[in-house]
Amino acid sequence: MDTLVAKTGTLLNSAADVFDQVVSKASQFESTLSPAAMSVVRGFMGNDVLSAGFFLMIIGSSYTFFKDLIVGYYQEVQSWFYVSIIVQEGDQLYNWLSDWISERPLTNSIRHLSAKTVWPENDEDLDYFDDGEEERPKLVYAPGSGSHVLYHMGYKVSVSRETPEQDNSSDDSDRDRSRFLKKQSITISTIGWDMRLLKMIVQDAMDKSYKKKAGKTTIYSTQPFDSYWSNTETRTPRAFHSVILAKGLKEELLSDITMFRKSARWYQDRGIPYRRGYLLHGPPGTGKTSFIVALAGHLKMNVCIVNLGISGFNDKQLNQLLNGAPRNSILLMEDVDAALVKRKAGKDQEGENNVTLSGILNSLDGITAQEGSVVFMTTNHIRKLAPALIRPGRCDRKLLFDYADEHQVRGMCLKFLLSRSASGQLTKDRIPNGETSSDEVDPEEQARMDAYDAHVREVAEQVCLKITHKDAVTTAQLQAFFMLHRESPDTIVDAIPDFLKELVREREALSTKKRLQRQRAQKMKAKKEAEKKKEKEAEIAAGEKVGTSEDEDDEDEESASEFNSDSDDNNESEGGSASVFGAKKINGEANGLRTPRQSEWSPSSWEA
Ligand SMILES: Nc1ncnc2c1ncn2[C@@H]1O[C@H](COP(=O)(O)OP(=O)(O)OP(=O)(O)O)[C@@H](O)[C@H]1O
Repeated sequence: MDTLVAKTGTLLNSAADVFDQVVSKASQFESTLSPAAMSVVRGFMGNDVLSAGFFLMIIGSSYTFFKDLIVGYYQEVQSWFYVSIIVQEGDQLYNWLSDWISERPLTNSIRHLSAKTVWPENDEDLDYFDDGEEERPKLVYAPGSGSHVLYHMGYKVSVSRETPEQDNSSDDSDRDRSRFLKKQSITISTIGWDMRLLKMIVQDAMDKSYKKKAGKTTIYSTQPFDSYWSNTETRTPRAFHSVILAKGLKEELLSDITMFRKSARWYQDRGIPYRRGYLLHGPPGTGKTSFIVALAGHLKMNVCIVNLGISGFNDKQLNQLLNGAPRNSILLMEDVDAALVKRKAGKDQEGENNVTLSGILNSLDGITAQEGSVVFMTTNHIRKLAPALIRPGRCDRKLLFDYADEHQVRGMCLKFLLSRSASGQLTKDRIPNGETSSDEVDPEEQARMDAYDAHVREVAEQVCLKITHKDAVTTAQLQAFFMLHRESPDTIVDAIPDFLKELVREREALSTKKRLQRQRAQKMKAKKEAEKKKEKEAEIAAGEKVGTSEDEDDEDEESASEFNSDSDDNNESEGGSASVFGAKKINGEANGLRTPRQSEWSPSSWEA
């Protein structure tokens, strides 16, 4: 009440002050006016229309003033009778509370809903597909924007979801930027002065979320212009055995990370920043992302994925993202090369919508929020990466995820054809009638399946003879092939020649496309250079001062490096040998396999 009285007093005092000042200023003003100006003012006062307009203006202003005053008072008075908690987007609590609200029964008073689709949890290894009707998502409704009433433990709780006004700017980047600046918020409030109910709700939302996450992998991602992890997906961990890498590679990486996670003290004692960086490089579809997600599930960690190939991130946002990653997370920066290529292309936007190399380096060096950070970077073009990015300290291990070797061909074949997956579980489509569990299989059926598996193993050996490392087949391509023939192991071996021919055709088409692009780029470059040369000659002829601007220098440098990066691609196989470090040992010598030749590994075969 004291606040109200004080506020009214202040307002009336200031109104009186303003009035006094207006009167004194008016008389001063009158004395300073020339007779001619005074006659204009008098004319204005004598004009009925103008006077009426002036009067209406005063009325309008007074109305607005008193309306604001009353609304202010009303809100002040209202706030005495309820308590509230506000949660902003960007904090994990926002998502927890959103989920909590969407799980409450909706009351009839809620007339504005938001709807979203949610896919049901699939407890099986996602690599195995179910036949039958196409699966549909669940529809989940929640109170939409505005204020709504819900009930919790018999108490009435008001939920208000504030969505910042949309920016209708025609400029995409402005719109996105405004999204970045304005965050959504949820306010929960209840009548009374006791905060306990609201705190219980918040606690309940958090507990429920942790319960849901238990034993699952949470994947955090973000949207351009967001500097926080705005999307969360909780899913059954991908089985570690379902990712098939070159012999020993998976185990080696696992033991490296496990060792790192136990070595906090060791790092501390030696004054080394407690973080570990990995670079996984190689052709697309060799299992880089799948491995990281499966590893996170295996280690009971979360994954935070940021794709640097998408424009809309600047250095500041990247820094905030990496430092704001939830605890116990693997940070995954995908397509690090793409960010740097974009930087070259959009030089004038550098630092606004794109991350810069120095921005990435600073972000990596500055990850201080989490002790024991595990950072993975993936790329299809290691040679395009700046040495500073992949030096030890930022990137401690560089591992090549190469085309499938014998171990992987066999593994992928068995994974899709055996009646038992590597975990020993019967795959659904091999279980008689698709209903019985492995415990209930009768001995006759068991014997039939054992015979079937023995046959599949023989087929896998024949497949290994026909698809070799030099065929440059990725594990993703193998997955597609084996999935197609999973019901008919007998036809697989005969289908291999056509499969390989098709891959060669695809590769040739891609490399032709790439060659044409390169030729076009070279022609453009030659044309530009010829134009520049002509201009310079004209300047010299005109006797003008000839100088190369800083910008031009930069441009030359950029186009040269762009050109180099193309030629780098062609040499990537050699680069692989320099950078593979432990992985090459695993992929090559240790396996008894030879290191891939340049032509086998040539990125021109996979680059689009
Ligand atoms: N080594 C592998 N073991 C099992 N599955 C794999 C493997 N490699 C690829 N796959 C399958 O192929 C698909 C694509 O794999 P993934 O996205 O992990 O490849 P990637 O190397 O990360 O590709 P990119 O470089 O394009 O990001 C997934 O469905 C995955 O299950």
